[in-house]
Amino acid sequence: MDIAIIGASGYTGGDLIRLLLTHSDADVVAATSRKEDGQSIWKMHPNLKGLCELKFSNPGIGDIEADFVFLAVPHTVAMNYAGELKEKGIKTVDLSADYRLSKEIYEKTYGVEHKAYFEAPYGLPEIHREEIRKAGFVANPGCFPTGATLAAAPLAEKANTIIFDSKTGVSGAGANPSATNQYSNVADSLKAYKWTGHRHLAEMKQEIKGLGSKAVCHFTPHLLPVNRGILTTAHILLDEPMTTEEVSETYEKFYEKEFFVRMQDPVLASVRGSNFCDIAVEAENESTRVVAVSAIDNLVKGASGQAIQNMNIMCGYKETDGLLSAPIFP
Ligand SMILES: NC(=O)C1=CN([C@@H]2O[C@H](COP(=O)(O)OP(=O)(O)OC[C@H]3O[C@@H](n4cnc5c(N)ncnc54)[C@H](OP(=O)(O)O)[C@@H]3O)[C@@H](O)[C@H]2O)C=CC1
Ligand SMILES: CC(=O)N[C@@H](CCC(=O)OP(=O)(O)O)C(=O)O
Repeated sequence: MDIAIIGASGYTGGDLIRLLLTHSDADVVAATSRKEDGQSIWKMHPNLKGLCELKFSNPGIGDIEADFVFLAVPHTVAMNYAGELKEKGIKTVDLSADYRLSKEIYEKTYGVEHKAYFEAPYGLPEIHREEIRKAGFVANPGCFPTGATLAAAPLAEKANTIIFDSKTGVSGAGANPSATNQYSNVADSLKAYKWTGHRHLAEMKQEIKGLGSKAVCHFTPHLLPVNRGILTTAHILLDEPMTTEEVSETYEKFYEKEFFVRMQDPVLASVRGSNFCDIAVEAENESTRVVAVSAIDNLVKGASGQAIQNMNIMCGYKETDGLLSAPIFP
């Protein structure tokens, strides 16, 4: 199957190419970039030198010939491509935020008009696998909402309040130089940002509500001086207290068939480079608080790996195809 990656010079584009090298039937035939048109892939992704001979190109949307497309461009840009890809019947996963929310909530959250809106399944396979299977276009979830939703989903129906506290690696801000990813602003430090108003809260609310929950959700992200990874601590306030044993059993059962969710001590170093989400849970004594912690690699389960997982489901491949490289530890 021929694959085109639109926006391949960025971090998620690079990880799509890296992961697809091990896919049994996916050949990346086009990797687009405006700035790097004509340059070898390894100029932007030096880890791929010797492994991928492709050069960046900059075709018009009408000239893209592929069986499957990944949109790895910023939000508000993806919507310029989505309509035509859908019309042409080219299966697509959009890594941006453009199709994750309802039109009304998207426009309110992002403060822009959506020029090409249509509904698309939310590409979190552990929750929406059957909708994804039937879809031609899937909206890949945000990195924070992936770790947060997976951490809280098994208890969502029993919760009245969920507070998500996440620590993210710097690659979440993309490859373009900015104040967020400048070394001297990040190294040897830790800071909270967008304390109450991060745009990903809208996705968390949508997904938790979709699980039949009445819980009020809150979210604060923190910027951690590491390249990859998101550790999310979910403080889940229940209507009735549960023991750690009961909570653990609930999670084990909820995820028993999910290869990419592992119940073990969540540590960024044990998921790095992989599509795994590691989760552990503990109930507080004499309280209704349960603490669920998840760890993902923001560029893999939080973006490119999950996008390939969705492609595999949409196209009938084994869900793990291209996603079985073990995490890099330590
Ligand atoms: N980084 C992360 O952890 C995650 C990112 N995402 C989302 O995935 C998408 C890609 O993210 P990431 O790879 O980090 O971003 P980068 O900033 O690293 O890369 C963005 C890519 O989009 C291209 N691009 C930018 N503007 C335009 C434009 N106007 N027209 C065409 N191409 C454009 C750039 O190419 P060039 O400038 O060379 O043309 C580049 O290849 C974004 O929507 C992001 O929000 C989702 C989950 C996690
Ligand atoms: C460190 C950092 O800046 N992280 C980004 C993560 C955004 C992201 O990648 O999510 P989308 O897919 O919705 O764009 C942020 O907090 O906005």
